Amino acid sequence: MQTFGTFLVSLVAASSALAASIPGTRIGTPAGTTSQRTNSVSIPAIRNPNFRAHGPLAQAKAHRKFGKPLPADLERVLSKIWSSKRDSGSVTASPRQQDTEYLCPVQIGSPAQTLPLDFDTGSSDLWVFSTDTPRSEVNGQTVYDASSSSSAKRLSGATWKISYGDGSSSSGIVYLDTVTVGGLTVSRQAVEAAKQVSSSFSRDTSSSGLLGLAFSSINTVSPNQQKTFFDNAMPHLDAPLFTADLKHNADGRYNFGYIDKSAYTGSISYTPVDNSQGFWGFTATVDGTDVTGIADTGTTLIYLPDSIVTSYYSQVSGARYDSSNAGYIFPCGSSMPDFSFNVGGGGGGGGTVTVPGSYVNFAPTDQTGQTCFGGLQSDSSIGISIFGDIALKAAFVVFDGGNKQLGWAAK
Ligand SMILES: O=C(c1ccc(-c2ccco2)nc1O)N(Cc1ccccn1)C1CC1
Repeated sequence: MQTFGTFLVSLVAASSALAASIPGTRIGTPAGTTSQRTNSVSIPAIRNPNFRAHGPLAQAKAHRKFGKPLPADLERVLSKIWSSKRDSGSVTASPRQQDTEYLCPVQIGSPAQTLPLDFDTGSSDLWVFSTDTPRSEVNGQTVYDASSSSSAKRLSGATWKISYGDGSSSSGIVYLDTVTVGGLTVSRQAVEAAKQVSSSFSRDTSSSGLLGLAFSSINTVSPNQQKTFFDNAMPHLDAPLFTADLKHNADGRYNFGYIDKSAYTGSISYTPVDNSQGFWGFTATVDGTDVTGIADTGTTLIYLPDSIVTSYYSQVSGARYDSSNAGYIFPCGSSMPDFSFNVGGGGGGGGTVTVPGSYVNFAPTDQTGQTCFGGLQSDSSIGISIFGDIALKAAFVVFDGGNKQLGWAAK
């Protein structure tokens, strides 16, 4: 963190260094220059084209020059200049195929190439379909072409490979390039170009890749692990956080660096994050039972322990576990109970997130529309509880990387 004193010193040093770099400007007596009068020289005084006039800074410089303390109001003005960072970003998250995934436009390279990416708080690789992806695996997706970006630099020798819990996978090579999300720019961001994608990615024609927002500790680039977009941006943000405001069948929004007070109701309940597995891990309480899981925008459904799931569906007549669908199904006409969980329970009672029953009626199992598949399923085959989009779209969620906490609010 630069103190004001060092700032002034660096300002003076810079201006003299700068003067030295402007052609025709010299510091000190130029060697070998003589004139008619003995021992006199003429020095050009070049205006510094990069100097930005700034009243308070000029005031401070004068006070410093004569060793005078800065008046309180001047101190306040200057500390504000130096304490407030200036970056933030805001991007629309558009739902695809009945909220199965949410895609956000991301600018990569110079000139900018805009790709729709799936923002995934459950993984930490920014990977894209690219001109390196076999034509047979590209099915209408917009691809990244590093060769037409003047700011792209191949990260020599680097490779990546990731496999997701749903059985999908991708792998490839790495470039560093400029990436902008909602007006927030990171230069030299690792952009992982796919040389192979599995069939479920090839079939998903609307998504050009993923932008990982979990912790950089699980980024798969080798031999030198790379940072996520958020990790690279965090030091420049007004606040070290991003928020997810996903919606049912409507555009939502990711904001970086600030909390939009108009986006939620009531107060935000915070709970500590356990990032030991690289995820946004937290503990919620469901019907008095503590559940430790992760907040994962990249997973569509909610996956919780059997006991909670069976208890929920016991309220719905005709609901049952169906092995051919590998999940709980029920008559589509059922009116589903709301599903609530408490966050930040502690002494203050924390806050309750209520997932409307209509969100749990996720989708028909077939064209007949007779039976429907539940948005709440068992985590027994996964090994980790996941609060996916069905839960996240019922709340305004603060992913606070600076304080390693998750904030949940109603909306
Ligand atoms: O898909 C993943 C997932 C994401 C990232 C990684 C990974 C490996 C190496 C770096 O990241 N591995 C995953 O498996 N889900 C969600 C999920 C959904 C369904 C079943 C299992 N899991 C991780 C967040 C929990």
